[in-house]
Amino acid sequence: MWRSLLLRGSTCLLQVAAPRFLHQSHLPSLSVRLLTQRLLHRPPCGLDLLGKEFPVSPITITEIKQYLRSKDIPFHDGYSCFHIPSIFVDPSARRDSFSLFIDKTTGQFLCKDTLVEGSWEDLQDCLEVMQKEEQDFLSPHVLLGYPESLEEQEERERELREVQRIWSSSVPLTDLPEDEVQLIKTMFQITKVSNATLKKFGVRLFKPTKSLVFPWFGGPDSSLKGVKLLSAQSTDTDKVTYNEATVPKSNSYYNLFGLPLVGRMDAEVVLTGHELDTLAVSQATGLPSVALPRGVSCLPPVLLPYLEQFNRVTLWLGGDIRSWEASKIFSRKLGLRRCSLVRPGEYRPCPVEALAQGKNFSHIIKSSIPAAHKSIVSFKQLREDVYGELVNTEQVAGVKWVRFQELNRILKGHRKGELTVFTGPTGSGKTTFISEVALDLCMQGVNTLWGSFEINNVRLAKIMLTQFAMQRLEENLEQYDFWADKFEELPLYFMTFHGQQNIKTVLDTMQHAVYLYDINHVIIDNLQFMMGQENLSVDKFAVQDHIIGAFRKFATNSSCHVTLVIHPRKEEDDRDLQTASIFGSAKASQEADNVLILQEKKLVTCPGRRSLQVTKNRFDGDVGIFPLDFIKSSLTFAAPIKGKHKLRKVAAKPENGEVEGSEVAVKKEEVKKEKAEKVAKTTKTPRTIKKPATDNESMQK
Ligand SMILES: Nc1ncnc2c1ncn2[C@@H]1O[C@H](COP(=O)(O)OP(=O)(O)OP(=O)(O)O)[C@@H](O)[C@H]1O
Repeated sequence: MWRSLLLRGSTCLLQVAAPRFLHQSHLPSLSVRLLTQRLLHRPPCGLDLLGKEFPVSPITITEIKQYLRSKDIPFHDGYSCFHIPSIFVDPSARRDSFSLFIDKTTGQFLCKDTLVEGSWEDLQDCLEVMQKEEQDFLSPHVLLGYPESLEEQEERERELREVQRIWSSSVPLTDLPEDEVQLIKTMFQITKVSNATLKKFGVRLFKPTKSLVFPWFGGPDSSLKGVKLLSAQSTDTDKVTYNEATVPKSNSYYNLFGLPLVGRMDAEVVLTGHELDTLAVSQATGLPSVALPRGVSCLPPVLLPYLEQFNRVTLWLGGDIRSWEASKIFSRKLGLRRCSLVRPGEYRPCPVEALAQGKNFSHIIKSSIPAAHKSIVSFKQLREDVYGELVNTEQVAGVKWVRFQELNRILKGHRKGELTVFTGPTGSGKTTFISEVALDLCMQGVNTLWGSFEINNVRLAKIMLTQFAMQRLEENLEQYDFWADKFEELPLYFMTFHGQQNIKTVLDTMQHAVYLYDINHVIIDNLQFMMGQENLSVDKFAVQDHIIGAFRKFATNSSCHVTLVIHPRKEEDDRDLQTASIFGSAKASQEADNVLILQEKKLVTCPGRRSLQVTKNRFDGDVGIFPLDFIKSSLTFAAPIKGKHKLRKVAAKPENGEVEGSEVAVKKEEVKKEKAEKVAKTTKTPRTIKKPATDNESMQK
């Protein structure tokens, strides 16, 4: 089998925006593609094709080591990467003898001297060519870059001009009159951050929007690659909320803010989730500190080589549970043994707040907890975790849905590391419903990966875009670009599988996506597409149990929520589905943390009406059921509009014991209300009467 042309593993993933396999810190991007090799031996090939025909086989540490040894290449075994001498620099001119980094998980490489990068296969190609032609090094110019489309080129140039424009029209804070500086500091609640610190990090003010400007300097020439603009708004509670914007856009913004100030010999760093936190840490401790470009939402692996030099990394990502969870996840990527984590708490807020409150930074950093945990712990080690959960119950309950208040009421939120099993009768709207449920979370920053094996990604994305825009875009094509641009910003990825798949391939791809994109939620639609390739001489339900078990393990080990769509085992038209309708055995139902069933009652009066039933909720035990109306134009679900449908239901025959006494009372009340409304209309006093929600309003939910 010929090797993949693209980054291995990425072959099965597709992002909403065109995926970039290249490091963004150097524009224009270089990709290593050996022209000769590619043209002579390999047909051009698309992402989908690779994804389908060549299952992912992730590279292992042993394979990388064996290969390097077989080529007599010396290497250092680093934390997240192997370090080898750069093959793109003349050995006599090498500044650093081991400046090429190979990611241990993906095999992706980066030469810090030339900023050339590419996949593990690219590197192997380069080494083969060097050996064959008996060369000491290769010139980066023998490599071929991905050709940019005219549009991409224009976009890149436009962004560069924008970066320059913002930077040159902003002023160093220290050039402003002191009273103005104080005003700005008060606005951003950074009065304790000194002018010297702001100057050291090159922070400026963009006057037109009163935004702080954080520069991104990178590359061998330390040139300006981008900017982040931060604006502040104070709220009623005297708290300040920040809004940020980056150029280039956030999914191409790979700045470790503070990196240019790190010395080559520095062995310790404090990693923060925000530029202001890095200012605070640097000022209070004098330690090197860098901030992640997108806060706690992700740690892109392309940044790992820049953190390899540190023997000790203290992760102080913020003051809430989300930061704490992120620090545990990121420390796995960074190598547990060098990481220690600042646990958020009353005495340990985020660094900028700690500075404002005059906290003792060296004490906080010294008391950070080693990330490498032991298999056996005592309550002494757990007590702070337990306390943290007790005082932050809302955060512990997870991310709340904006569109599904009833789900919040029953499930309390969407939590990492859980397994949700979702079922419903064939064609009842499972995909449509779960798509909106996942979209809601994704819109709140939950990094989401879709594995849709039944319907293709274009159709799925169309459903999601319609739900996102809450309207039929076919009838408003002029709005397509507006919504598509916004949609593209979502942290949303799709696996390119279609049809029957091997469970191992799917799990490998999921693992890879968690590493690359810090995925928090994977949706698998549906499990039946993994059953086909398993040994069917074994009992079918045993296979199903095995697959559910594998996803369970993945969810726990990767701290990633998995939603698994399963077709019911048996369907009887006249009866609601139950947990037992899904599973092969009781063991499997134990694996799920949540079990959701989309119940379909065929009501003549409300044909699209469904009910969502939660039959299991491991987090706090609450179960329940609530009705949902389907809004066809936007493919969304909403709580039924009170009055309208319920009134109709009174007229309709009651379903098997469905009408409870209390509902009848509500209905009577509603009939009264409607009568009152009619009276009000005739007497022209509409303001005193509450108008019933219109369809449009209900769509806004
Ligand atoms: N509540 C509803 N009322 C009427 N039509 C619906 C409803 N929900 C979804 N639909 C429509 O029904 C069709 C099938 O929906 P969907 O694919 O989501 O069902 P499914 O349960 O996932 O199907 P399958 O069992 O084949 O996996 C779609 O055209 C969708 O727009």
